[in-house]
Amino acid sequence: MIRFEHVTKKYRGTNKPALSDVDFEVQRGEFVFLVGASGSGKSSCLRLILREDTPSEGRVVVLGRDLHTLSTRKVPYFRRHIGSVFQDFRLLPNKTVFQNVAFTLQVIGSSRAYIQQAVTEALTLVGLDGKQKRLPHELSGGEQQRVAIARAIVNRPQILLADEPTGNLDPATSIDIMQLLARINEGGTTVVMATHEAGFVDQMKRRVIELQSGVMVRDDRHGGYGDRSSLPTLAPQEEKGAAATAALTAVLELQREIAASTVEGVAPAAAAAVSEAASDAVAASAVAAAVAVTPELVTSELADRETAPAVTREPAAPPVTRERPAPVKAQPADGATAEPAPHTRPIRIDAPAVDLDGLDLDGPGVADRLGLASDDDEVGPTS
Ligand SMILES: Nc1ncnc2c1ncn2[C@@H]1O[C@H](COP(=O)(O)OP(=O)(O)OP(=O)(O)O)[C@@H](O)[C@H]1O
Repeated sequence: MIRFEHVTKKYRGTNKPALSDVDFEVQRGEFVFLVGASGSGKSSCLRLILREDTPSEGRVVVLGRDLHTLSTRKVPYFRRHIGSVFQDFRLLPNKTVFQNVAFTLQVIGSSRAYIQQAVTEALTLVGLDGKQKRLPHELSGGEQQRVAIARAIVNRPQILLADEPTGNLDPATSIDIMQLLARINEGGTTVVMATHEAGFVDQMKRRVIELQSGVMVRDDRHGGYGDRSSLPTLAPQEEKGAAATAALTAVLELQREIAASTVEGVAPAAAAAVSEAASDAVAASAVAAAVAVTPELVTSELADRETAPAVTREPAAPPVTRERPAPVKAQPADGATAEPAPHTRPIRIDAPAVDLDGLDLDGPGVADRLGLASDDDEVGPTS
């Protein structure tokens, strides 16, 4: 799904490469931590995956596509399959929670009915029911990050990149966010997360790729953070996010598209949204990570015969390897009766991949605190 082949990245005007001969492969459905000291090259890796940059040497292959040969014109289509979350949230300050999440779908020309349902479901997934009309400044940091995550996943990307997503949050809120990312991963999304949060890395026992001065020094399938001597300790905290965590049991699958609403080019609403956002520097950075314009990601161009899913022209198609129940018909939103009803499929979470039980912590086990201990829930659509 993601392959770095002897990647070296040297930024212009620098002597020392930010990445040196980095070589690894991430399979579909993995949760991978990228760890390392500040300046070790974590963000550079994520930027290469997102094709914000290209390697100086070597190849980066994502979803079966050699990103070096991906034309600039096709980059936005490619990025539709990758959601991004950042430390600083990058929300549009003058747009409501709903509008922030809807923005991506507007830009790709989704129908109103689809946007209404997909955004509602994404916000339910991240535990923000009832806060759709809030502006970002009316939310806590953790809530803002949840909005950013909802925005990143609303188009159901195959890969979620998270660059220090808990960097601005207190430990308890960070746990909520980690729990959310773990659940998204359990739904089949490949997650690559750059972090300094040694506590999470140690507890979650996921794959760890460690960089030191641009060199990959470790690739541990069930690793911990490694040398933590220079890091602040993550002490067990009083749980603050139980309510939000409980809300997350309503795990819903986000629709990808409805075929009838598929348009070529930017929809009028999207054009207006882009225009408005263009005047806003924050909008520019928010948009950059999110979207493409038309659904023309062609199968032959993206199909990695070994690791990638078949990617169809129809953005409505879910990743083929995810096990899903049959679609359930949903009613269009008010005022959108002319548009076909979007299809909603429940996510099946039947294999908790995070084994956090048995940790030597006071109080409830971390798996319980994260809501990951039980073999829970297959939840249907909200509407
Ligand atoms: N655009 C750029 N131009 C020049 N040098 C850069 C650029 N971006 C990053 N670097 C350098 O590349 C190296 C790796 O940076 P990178 O941001 O990837 O590290 P990082 O591990 O993500 O750090 P942090 O944890 O602080 O975010 C650093 O030495 C940095 O100064």
